[in-house]
Amino acid sequence: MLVIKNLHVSVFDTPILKGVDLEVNAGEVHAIMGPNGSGKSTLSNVIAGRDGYEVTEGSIEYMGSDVTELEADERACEGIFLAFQYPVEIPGVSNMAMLKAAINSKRKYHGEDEISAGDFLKLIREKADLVEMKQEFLKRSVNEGFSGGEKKRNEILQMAMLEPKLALLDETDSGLDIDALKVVSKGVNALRSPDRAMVLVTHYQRLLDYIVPDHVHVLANGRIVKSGDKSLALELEEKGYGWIDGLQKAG
Ligand SMILES: Nc1ncnc2c1ncn2[C@@H]1O[C@H](COP(=O)(O)OP(=O)(O)OP(=O)(O)O)[C@@H](O)[C@H]1O
Repeated sequence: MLVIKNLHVSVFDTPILKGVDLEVNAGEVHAIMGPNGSGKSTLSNVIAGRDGYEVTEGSIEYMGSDVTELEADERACEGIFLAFQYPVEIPGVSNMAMLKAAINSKRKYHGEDEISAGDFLKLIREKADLVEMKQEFLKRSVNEGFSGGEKKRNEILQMAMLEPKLALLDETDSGLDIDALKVVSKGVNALRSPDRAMVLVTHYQRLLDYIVPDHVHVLANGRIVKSGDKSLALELEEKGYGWIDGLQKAG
């Protein structure tokens, strides 16, 4: 589903990613770990096509086509979903209105009719239940006055509504208490499917107790320096990053 080859990315002419290779197949969950500032968020942002990142070398292939030149909204319509590390507030726009607009713009892109009011309500009720979100939150402005945990739940709701093929979740565990972490994990796990892949950026092994990844990668100094299965995350929790070849130099 996603094939990244020798990806080099700069921000304001500063090289951040320096030759990332990553292959993610449908049905898989990959966790990206690594020290602060190693380029994890940059990688998810650049896959989603966010502005401000310059691909200087290499390619990002998604569903068999190179998407390096596609705009972020086109990538979203093609099924790439990015949950932000710090979800934004959108005063004056209700959660429901935003989700309906997002679903309809995706449908329009694929030449489909708008979703009916009845179908939309049915869908949003079902998905809100999945993340244990109260109906009143759906009517409130997007993320306005939401607690950190509620914002994160809201992101999972957005993902559930948009049914992406490739979901990029950036530090989904930041600011979550244990109960919210479980709810979010439950939502994410419920969305695991043979035709959907997920890339999870996280610092914490704790999240991976609930969302068990198929593959774990360590990103350091702009490259993937080690890959393994879920046991790699446990090893990192125990030993930190210093023992990995190539990281001693990084300090
Ligand atoms: N828009 C930007 N402007 C300037 N520098 C940036 C920008 N985005 C990223 N960087 C730099 O790129 C490097 C990698 O940042 P990135 O956020 O991808 O790392 P990260 O691994 O996600 O870090 P953390 O674990 O701390 O969240 C950092 O040194 C950061 O300062």
